[in-house]
Amino acid sequence: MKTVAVIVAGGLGVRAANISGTTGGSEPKQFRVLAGRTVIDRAIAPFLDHPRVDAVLAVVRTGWEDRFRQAFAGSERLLEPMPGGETRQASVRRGLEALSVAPPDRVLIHDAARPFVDAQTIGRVLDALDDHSAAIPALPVTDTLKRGDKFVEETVDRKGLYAVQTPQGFAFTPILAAHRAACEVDREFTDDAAVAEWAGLDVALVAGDGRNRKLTTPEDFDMAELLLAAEAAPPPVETRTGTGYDVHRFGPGEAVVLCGVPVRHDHGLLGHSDADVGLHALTDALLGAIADGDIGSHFPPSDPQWKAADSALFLRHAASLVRRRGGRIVNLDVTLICEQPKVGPHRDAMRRRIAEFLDLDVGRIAVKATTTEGLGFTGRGEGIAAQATASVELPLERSP
Ligand SMILES: Nc1ccn([C@@H]2O[C@H](COP(=O)(O)OP(=O)(O)OP(=O)(O)O)[C@@H](O)[C@H]2O)c(=O)n1
Ligand SMILES: C[C@](O)(CO)[C@H](O)COP(=O)(O)O
Repeated sequence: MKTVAVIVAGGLGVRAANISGTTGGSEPKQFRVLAGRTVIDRAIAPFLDHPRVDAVLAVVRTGWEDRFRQAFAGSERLLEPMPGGETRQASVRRGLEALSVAPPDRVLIHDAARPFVDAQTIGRVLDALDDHSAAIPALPVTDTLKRGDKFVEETVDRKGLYAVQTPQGFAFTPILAAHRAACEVDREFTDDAAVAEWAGLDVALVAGDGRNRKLTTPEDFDMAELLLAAEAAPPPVETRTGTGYDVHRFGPGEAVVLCGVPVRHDHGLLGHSDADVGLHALTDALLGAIADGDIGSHFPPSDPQWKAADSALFLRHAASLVRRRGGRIVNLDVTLICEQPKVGPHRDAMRRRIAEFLDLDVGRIAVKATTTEGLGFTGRGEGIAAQATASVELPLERSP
């Protein structure tokens, strides 16, 4: 089943010009640049990329063929452009006649002035062509409709009315025949579905897409710029802070593990896991920032599988929960509170270790230490305490 997309780009863009009554300014609207890409490039790309479209033929305003060729050099599935006609219908007809030399099974006819068409809309039209010889994307009219001139003559019942978009899909042979017949009797229509209806074809309606608007007026261009700018802007985020605190008692041993670094000492630290008090405080700080319980609820001390566990596993898990929410860690800050062992000589190794565990820049990690001047349980050398803070950025719309 061969499908070719015909992109009609032969218009002047008079209504899009800023000065009313002129032609489309220095260049037709389809060659205007929207956020770095021409309108026609945006309109063609989804067809070139679509797995069910075999080739794309552009019908370009006469005299603009070279400009088109330069812009699209190297696209294998793009056919040699055709010059357009005086009206949209004439341009479509020229495209169809060019294809009739080696006729495809189906044709998708799309306005170059609709740069926001997407693969799903193309897919819906193609799906409908499995059962129908014509199918068009359309959206139910949502505004109230009036007929009139200076004054309202009547309110039109909008029930059953649709605003119609492109791409419009057709079995090739009947739409070519319909266009030829319309040309013979000089009938002019505003879209190809109307040509098909006039020729007696049934035209199926499929869901259109609100973004797939035709750029017709200067206001349409302003709206398109705003839409693209909003999409390009980084998503809004909020910064959350969490705190963590942990204590482990000294017991027999010759070393302690602090922030992932083994440090020689005349005692070890008692605990169900490796008793890394620094990483535990950091884990709780991360869980606190995303309001997701604490280290005990994720890794219950009663569960034998965490016996002697490497605490890096707890920290990595908390970081993975941040990432799963689309968040990122801004910075981590931990203070180790003890008289002994001395932390200073190991501080940078600890920062590097935490950075490795989390794939973070070491500049975002602070490790500090303090004594309690001989006061309290840390002052008496009974254990080590750690307190930590974590800042994370979470996407605003996904924050609970
Ligand atoms: N002689 C024409 C007229 C229109 N089109 C194409 O048909 C699509 C829809 O037409 P429209 O938005 O009316 O474009 P213009 O004719 O360029 O606009 P205007 O009427 O404001 O000049 C556009 O991609 C346009 O380039 C065409 O191929 N050949
Ligand atoms: C083909 C079309 O885009 C479907 O909505 C529309 O009919 C083109 O109309 P225009 O008068 O050429 O703007």
